[in-house]
Amino acid sequence: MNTLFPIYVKLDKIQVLLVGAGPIGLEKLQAILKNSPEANVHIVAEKVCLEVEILVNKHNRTHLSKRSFKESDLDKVDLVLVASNNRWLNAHIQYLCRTKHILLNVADKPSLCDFYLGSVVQKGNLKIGISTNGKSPTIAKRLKEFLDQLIPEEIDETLALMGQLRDSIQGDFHEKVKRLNEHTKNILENQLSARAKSDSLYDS
Ligand SMILES: C[C@@]1(CC(=O)O)C2=NC(=C\c3[nH]c(c(CCC(=O)O)c3CC(=O)O)Cc3[nH]c(c(CC(=O)O)c3CCC(=O)O)/C=C3\N/C(=C\2)[C@@H](CCC(=O)O)[C@]3(C)CC(=O)O)/[C@H]1CCC(=O)O
Ligand SMILES: NC(=O)c1ccc[n+]([C@@H]2O[C@H](COP(=O)([O-])OP(=O)(O)OC[C@H]3O[C@@H](n4cnc5c(N)ncnc54)[C@H](O)[C@@H]3O)[C@@H](O)[C@H]2O)c1
Repeated sequence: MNTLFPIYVKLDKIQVLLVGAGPIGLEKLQAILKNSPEANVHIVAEKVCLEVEILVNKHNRTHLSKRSFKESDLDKVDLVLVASNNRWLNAHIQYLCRTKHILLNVADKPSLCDFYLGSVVQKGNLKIGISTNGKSPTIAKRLKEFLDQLIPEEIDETLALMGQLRDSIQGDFHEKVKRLNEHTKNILENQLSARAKSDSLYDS
């Protein structure tokens, strides 16, 4: 059983610290900014790869300190990601975060993590996070690719229309929920079968 609790966090409202800016630090920064371009991210690293510098220059709410980590980097920080090659540093930051009640992810080190990053399927407003409970990130990636192919792009239009419909329905909450449920009963089946039809036309 996977007992992890999934949440979707507003990174523009909190402060993130990323320690390490090698290839794995870059992957974490890309994951953050792809989902949340307005995220507030402070990156601290002794050595910084060029791609990280480029990303930082493109996002005005990210900034970079090219130096060693120090304890005060955790001041006013809500969430920490570590992508360092230094076991002592990883353990030290874990100790500090635990003491300060700050949530921590150490890339590829499940035993040091309070939370894991998920694999993410995104279609406009729809976002699906996938976790394999740390058993197989590769399967998470494959599932992401599968769902990305399966779910039609039109789902975003549907979400926009449903948003309008939701605002326009009068009545009490239970009545609203009932009408929204009736309206959406067959919506995915319809979109998937329309998609299957157009795929088979395309194939033949
Ligand atoms: C989802 C994703 C998000 C992200 O990182 O952005 C992610 N890993 C991704 C890819 C990936 N990572 C690794 C491979 C190589 C093949 C393989 O090992 O399978 C691939 C596949 C590839 O790159 O093709 C190596 C690896 N990863 C971990 C370990 C340590 C261990 O398992 O003990 C090792 C071995 C390191 C070593 O050998 O030294 C651990 C974690 N990786 C997690 C997340 C967390 C669990 C998520 C879950 O529950 O599924 C967790 C626990 C902690 C964390 O890092 O948050 C991202 C999907 C990318 C996408 O969506 O395209
Ligand atoms: N590269 C991979 O393919 C890969 C795959 C799986 C796991 N990992 C693991 O992920 C971690 C990071 O990998 P990487 O390839 O990005 O490593 P890397 O050596 O390229 O980068 C490490 C980063 O940590 C920074 N750092 C180290 N000590 C620091 C300190 N005291 N203060 C501030 N910054 C400090 C370095 O300056 C650098 O920016 C390693 O533990 C590695 O074993 C890497």
